[in-house]
Amino acid sequence: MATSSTTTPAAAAAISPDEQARLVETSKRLAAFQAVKDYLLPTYTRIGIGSGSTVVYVVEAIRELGPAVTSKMAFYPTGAQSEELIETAGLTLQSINKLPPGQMLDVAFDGADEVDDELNLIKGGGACLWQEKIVAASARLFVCVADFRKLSPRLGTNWKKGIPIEVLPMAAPRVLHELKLLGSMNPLVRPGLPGKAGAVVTDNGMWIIDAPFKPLQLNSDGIVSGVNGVYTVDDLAERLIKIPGVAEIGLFYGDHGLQIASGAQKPVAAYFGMADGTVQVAKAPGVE
Ligand SMILES: O=C[C@H](O)[C@H](O)[C@H](O)COP(=O)(O)O
Repeated sequence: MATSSTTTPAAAAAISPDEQARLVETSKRLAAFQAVKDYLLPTYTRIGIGSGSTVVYVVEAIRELGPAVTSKMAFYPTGAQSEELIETAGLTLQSINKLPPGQMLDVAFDGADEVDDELNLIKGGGACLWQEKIVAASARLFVCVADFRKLSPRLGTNWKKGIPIEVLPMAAPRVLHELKLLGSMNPLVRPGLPGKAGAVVTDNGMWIIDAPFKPLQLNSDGIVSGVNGVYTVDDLAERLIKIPGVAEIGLFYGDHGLQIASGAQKPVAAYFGMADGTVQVAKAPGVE
């Protein structure tokens, strides 16, 4: 992938936790504002809005464009959180099930838990991934917005909690069993927040299993996937999605949404707010 700027997370290493938290928030905001500036054209009318803490800044950046720009736009959420964000910002809420068949969103913005060298993503750290994938795949342009912690050469390097997998609750025990057979190291149903008994329940009434695997390799790494629990992203994704009881997986892989492709899951561009106050942009091959 093509990138600009060269800052690493090391710059953030020697500061207090409070300063680190502030730095991360500043980085997310920088990335969000730059992504909106670059990818939200005033002529666009249908915009996808993802989930998570970074997307909050995307909505802030959009709101700051003012009604002269945004009043002609409709915003398509990926779940309860983004629905509320859109409404609170005074933007027009629409639903992806109202998108006429054969038509697409102009652009969708969303965060990620980890982004690799080929713009494969791990998503679902906040239990949103299924509706996010539908919205991303419905957009001519899918743009990822993140901070420097998410930038990683291979998925599973920084994000150690595992690949989030949305499952039908009654199927969870057998999905856990199949994940172990595939080599996942201690996959677990994600527990609810402290004080809440039972599992996390998604916007779709499902549970999330977090399935740690060894760092995932790129197709171009040339490994034989599946040996000793080491997989390529595409191979593992295709094995996971086939497990009965799995509704959707938090790996966004395969094609980039290059303007005409429908069903693409990978972004055309990923914006990373860096620790030094710059924004690093990684683009899919062929994207200017
Ligand atoms: O489940 C949550 C979504 O996939 C988020 O987009 C992802 O976890 C990134 O969230 P954040 O921007 O809060 O790091």
